[in-house]
Amino acid sequence: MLPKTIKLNNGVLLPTVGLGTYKSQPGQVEEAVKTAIDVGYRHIDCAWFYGNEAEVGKAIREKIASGVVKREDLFITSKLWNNFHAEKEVIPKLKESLSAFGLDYLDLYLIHWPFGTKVDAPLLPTENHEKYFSDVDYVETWKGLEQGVKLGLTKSIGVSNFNAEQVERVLKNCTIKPVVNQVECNPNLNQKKLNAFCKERGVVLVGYCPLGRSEYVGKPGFPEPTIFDPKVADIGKKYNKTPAQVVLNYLVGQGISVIPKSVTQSRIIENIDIFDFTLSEEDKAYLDSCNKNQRICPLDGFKNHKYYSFSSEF
Ligand SMILES: NC(=O)C1=CN([C@@H]2O[C@H](COP(=O)(O)OP(=O)(O)OC[C@H]3O[C@@H](n4cnc5c(N)ncnc54)[C@H](OP(=O)(O)O)[C@@H]3O)[C@@H](O)[C@H]2O)C=CC1
Ligand SMILES: O=C1CO[C@H](CO)[C@@H](O)[C@@H]1O
Repeated sequence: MLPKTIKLNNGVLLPTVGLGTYKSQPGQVEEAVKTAIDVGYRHIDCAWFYGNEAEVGKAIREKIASGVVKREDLFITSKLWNNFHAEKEVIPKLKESLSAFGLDYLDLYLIHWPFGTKVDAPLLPTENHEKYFSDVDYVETWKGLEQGVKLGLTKSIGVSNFNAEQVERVLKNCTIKPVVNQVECNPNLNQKKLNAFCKERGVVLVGYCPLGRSEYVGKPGFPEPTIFDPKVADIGKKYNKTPAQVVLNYLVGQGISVIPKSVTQSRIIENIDIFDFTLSEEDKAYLDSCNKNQRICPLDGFKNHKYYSFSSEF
């Protein structure tokens, strides 16, 4: 049976399935988070960049106030955006997220991307990217995150969108180890090599876009989400499961935590109901064969940045 929690290198338990919140609109995300908590989610993935931390926090606080959960049973993640990589920016931005949530501490704070931009740059430039680059070293940013742990503002810290070499560099230059590396992960980009590399070093992979960002179906330039592959639907029928459940089970079976986003009640329920079946070796082999190393989030406008992560193999 698949594990419902994964032990991090500091002994903290990470609930394997979390709720993603990117593009969950302020008017919808509150209800989505409440539903998720009601049906058993204990891990919510957020970010300052998503602009909805206040609504997520409101839902969390209501569920705590009404006695459905205790704060200590929840695992709340947020992330530091690229404009704020200078060490002095980290604690103020972490405090800003806490204040938006209305919480005293986070469970996990991540460096969202390894590369930084100038503090006054557009959050996600659409052109002339290079004029906005900053060369702040993510090892400096990491020191700011370590301070966050020391001040009790977050229980754990980690990275996101880091390649193997960048993870190794943080490990060699830290006093507090990263517990996770959150990266894009789905059958089109199964991250087997990065997962093995991180596992050997006690760093857990958290997979984002686990459903291949299904709203991108048919969008030119983006990989076709595997959940629309008729063969995956056939695999699902054997276990009485949906394609999304098959894909999430496949990833969790590799020791990966998954954070599918949904604001739809039935899908929120569906996406956590993945623990009661085991895929056959043949079915896993089919899913392995779907790997194309295609990215939904290459952020290739940053490819000339000194700390761009996706130029190496993994
Ligand atoms: N660290 C990083 O840089 C990044 C982190 N993330 C995090 O990862 C999370 C997940 O990634 P995301 O990009 O949202 O993509 P996902 O792969 O989670 O796909 C989300 C889409 O799938 C739909 N969906 C949800 N459940 C199902 C289902 N069972 N069947 C069919 N469709 C479904 C959702 O629709 P609906 O909501 O309408 O139900 C939504 O359109 C983000 O929300 C964010 O928290 C994402 C990207 C980058
Ligand atoms: O978290 C995120 C959500 O997706 C965006 C791209 O579409 C990413 O840039 C960002 O890191």
